[in-house]
Amino acid sequence: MTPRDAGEFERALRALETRYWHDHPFHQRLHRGKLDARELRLWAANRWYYQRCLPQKDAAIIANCPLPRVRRTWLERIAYHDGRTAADGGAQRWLQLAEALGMPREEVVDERHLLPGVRFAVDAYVNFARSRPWIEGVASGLTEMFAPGLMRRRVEAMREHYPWIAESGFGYFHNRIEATRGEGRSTLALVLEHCTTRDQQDAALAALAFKCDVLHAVLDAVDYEVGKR
Ligand SMILES: O=C(O)c1cc(C(=O)O)c2c(n1)C(=O)C(=O)c1cc(C(=O)O)[nH]c1-2
Repeated sequence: MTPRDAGEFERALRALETRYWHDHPFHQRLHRGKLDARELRLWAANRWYYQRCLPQKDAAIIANCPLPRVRRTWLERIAYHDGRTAADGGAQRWLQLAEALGMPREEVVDERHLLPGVRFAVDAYVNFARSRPWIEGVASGLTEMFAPGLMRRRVEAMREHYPWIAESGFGYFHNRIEATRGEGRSTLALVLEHCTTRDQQDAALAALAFKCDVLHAVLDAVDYEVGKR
């Protein structure tokens, strides 16, 4: 089959937003102020596993990519999450959020609250990046095109409904919203540049759909656990 032109391909990628996790029932309850502190802590402790695996996912993309230009820019993502020192970076900011929710960082870091479904879903994301061509790993990260609106809505809703959360807890999202603006654009540009055959475009679309499934599976597991308690 003939490849889609760039505009058509971009529209097909963006159309997958309907499969994104913004309206997952757990997010809906989070945004409506329906969660109690214990449920928010469980969410933060489990999202931690996603946050901490992201640099390994990004390292796998770099390991599979033969292009120095791409590896050089992608390396920034690892530094973003891991920090330039042990005291900064996205992972540390996530731990500050967990602390603002009342979850001691030791309990997050030792993963005692990590649910099996979350582990399986996040591990599947890392394994996808390890085993698939690098550009498919890149395409799976395109959920970031959809993330800024969701994160803004989340911060607003959390400020409104959970006023007990200290402002220091929101640093993660403020920082991430800024970072995602640039990253989302450059990720899309890479995918448009390197997926030029119909098969490559189909694989990129499948990668993005897979990633939406990973995110849903994470929240399904948290939601199920909350419902049991
Ligand atoms: O809070 C969110 O809703 C959300 C979503 C996503 C996403 O869509 O994958 C990411 C993040 N946050 C995030 O903070 C983050 O660092 C991140 C990295 C990636 C990725 O796939 O490389 N996605 C996301």
